[in-house]
Amino acid sequence: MAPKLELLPAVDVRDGQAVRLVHGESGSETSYGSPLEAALAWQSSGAEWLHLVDLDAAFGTGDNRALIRDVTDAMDIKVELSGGIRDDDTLAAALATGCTRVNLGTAALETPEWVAKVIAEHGDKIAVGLDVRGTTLRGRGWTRDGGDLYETLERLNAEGCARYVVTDIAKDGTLQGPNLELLRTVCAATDRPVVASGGVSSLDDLRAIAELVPLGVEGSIVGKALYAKAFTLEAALEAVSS
Ligand SMILES: O=C(O)c1ccccc1N[C@@H]1O[C@H](COP(=O)(O)O)[C@@H](O)[C@H]1O
Repeated sequence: MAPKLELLPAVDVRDGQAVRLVHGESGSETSYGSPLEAALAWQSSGAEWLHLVDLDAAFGTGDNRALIRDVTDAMDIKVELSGGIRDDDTLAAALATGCTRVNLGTAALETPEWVAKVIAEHGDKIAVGLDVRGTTLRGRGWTRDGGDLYETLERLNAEGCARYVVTDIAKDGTLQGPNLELLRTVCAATDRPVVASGGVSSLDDLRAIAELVPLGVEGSIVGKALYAKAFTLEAALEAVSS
């Protein structure tokens, strides 16, 4: 039996609230209330992972560090933490939450030597978020170009990066379906597991991503669709369970 697709319900935090953005654009927020309540709800619904993002840290508009800590403390499940993890201090603070792994975005584009160092030090506790428009990577809250996806992927593969979280920014927060072709081409360019992000709108979308497990897709982040109640997390977990 093919291994199941992992699902990572998302809690993105901006100004103390759980929010969803459209295309990751600052100012496009829809608020969904308490991040802790959202995370506890996903955990109660059977999630094995939580994808937790400090959007203020990613945008450079402050941080939600204390709240992020409260959420990670309350979780019995695995937590993938991202947003603003760009140097030794922010990485130490992120890892000190007890999260299972962190995603590095901007740092992989702007400080590749540091990223190579922390990959060597921390192994699979480090994933790199490849946030792309077309095949151009974006950093600093997805506001700045950061180089070519496939050149960066080749470099990170050589440095031993354990895992990639691939977001199609054009799809993110739109409920327009995932970019399956992007996932296929990234999987063809690496032997590391890939977590899909962006665009999931239906259980059929999740089933389509699950078809890519044999190619190297390990999981899928689910955000807007859950908050918009397009389906329940229980139904999503059932849909990808075999
Ligand atoms: O998740 C989002 O919607 C998002 C939107 C805009 C910027 C970042 C976003 N999320 C995640 O944040 C990290 C990148 O943060 P940094 O560049 O390392 O500070 C990455 O995992 C994004 O997917």
